[in-house]
Amino acid sequence: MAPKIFIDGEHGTTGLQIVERLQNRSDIELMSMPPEKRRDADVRTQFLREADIAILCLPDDAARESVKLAEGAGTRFIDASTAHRTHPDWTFGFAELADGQAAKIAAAQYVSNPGCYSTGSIALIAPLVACGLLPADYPVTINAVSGYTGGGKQMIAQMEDATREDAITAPYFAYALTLAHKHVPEIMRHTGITRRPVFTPAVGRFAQGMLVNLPLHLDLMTGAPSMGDVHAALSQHYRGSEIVSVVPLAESAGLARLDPEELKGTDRMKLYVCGTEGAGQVNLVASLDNLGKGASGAAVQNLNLMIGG
Ligand SMILES: NC(=O)C1=CN([C@@H]2O[C@H](COP(=O)(O)OP(=O)(O)OC[C@H]3O[C@@H](n4cnc5c(N)ncnc54)[C@H](OP(=O)(O)O)[C@@H]3O)[C@@H](O)[C@H]2O)C=CC1
Ligand SMILES: CC(=O)N[C@@H](CCC(=O)OP(=O)(O)O)C(=O)O
Repeated sequence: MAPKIFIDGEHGTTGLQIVERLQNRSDIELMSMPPEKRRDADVRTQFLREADIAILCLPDDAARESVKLAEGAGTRFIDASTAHRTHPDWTFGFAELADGQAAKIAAAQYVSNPGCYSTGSIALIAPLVACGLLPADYPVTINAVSGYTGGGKQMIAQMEDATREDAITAPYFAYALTLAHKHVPEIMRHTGITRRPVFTPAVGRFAQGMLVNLPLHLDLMTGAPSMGDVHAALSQHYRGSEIVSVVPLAESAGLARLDPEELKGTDRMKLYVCGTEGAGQVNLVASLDNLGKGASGAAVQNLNLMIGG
């Protein structure tokens, strides 16, 4: 029998994009509730308990509530929110994190989807820590820009409707100025870095896409590697992946700029190794769609692993 899938929050930004990706599939039964019932706890309880897998596309508190509402029913979960990303009982839903991670996701009852910035950050940092090139206490900085859909329905309205009292008119803005962005804990936990990274995110006036920059001083890394060594370590880690690719050094060297919308509408992620060989520095850049590999695409990738599809 086809597994029953319920998307709690199916009418929100992330939920709608998951529905789009799943609606024509015949190997699953997609459950759906009328939009006017989306905040009705009784109806949600019934759907959550009947589903084989529930995908939570809700604010953190509502996601925690959904898990409680299904208690004892055996429902498996994929949570797109921040609520469970550092919870020890939840499997981190980043299949490319390490050998064996995809198998852990496939067998898990509780899977937490990474945040969008975290996906790019962890993709760059984790393999370098694991192979020993990046010391765990390296003073990491991460600078990123996201499309405005990353802020969900509210930010979309603020960016697109100039008549709102809380409209945002800036073409680009920096935020999380207190350096306390909610993705920092999951980045630390799932990369193994021990010094809290300085993370400076920003939003641009484009809907979907993201660049995550990780600038590094090569002489502060173990053995003072070359750019080529860093590229080789990332390429080795992601060999064979159809979703995450490491751009050849020669191709990156010929680029004058990177476009955050490059992978808009896809579920892929590209990693660039930029800089000038011999100059002692490297800038690693992850390019992804915040709603693709950064959210909805990753949720579907995890679902496929969990149903063995
Ligand atoms: N947008 C992105 O790029 C990413 C988002 N995420 C995470 O995914 C989750 C969803 O985000 P996003 O889709 O952007 O958010 P949206 O605000 O676009 O959608 C959230 C949906 O959840 C519904 N909802 C809110 N509170 C409740 C509640 N108490 N009970 C039932 N339904 C509720 C909302 O209904 P209503 O319309 O009534 O408000 C809305 O349909 C969040 O945790 C977010 O942090 C993760 C990665 C990337
Ligand atoms: C542009 C923007 O506002 N982005 C969101 C993060 C989007 C994301 O990854 O979602 P999670 O909330 O699930 O972690 C933010 O910075 O809070």
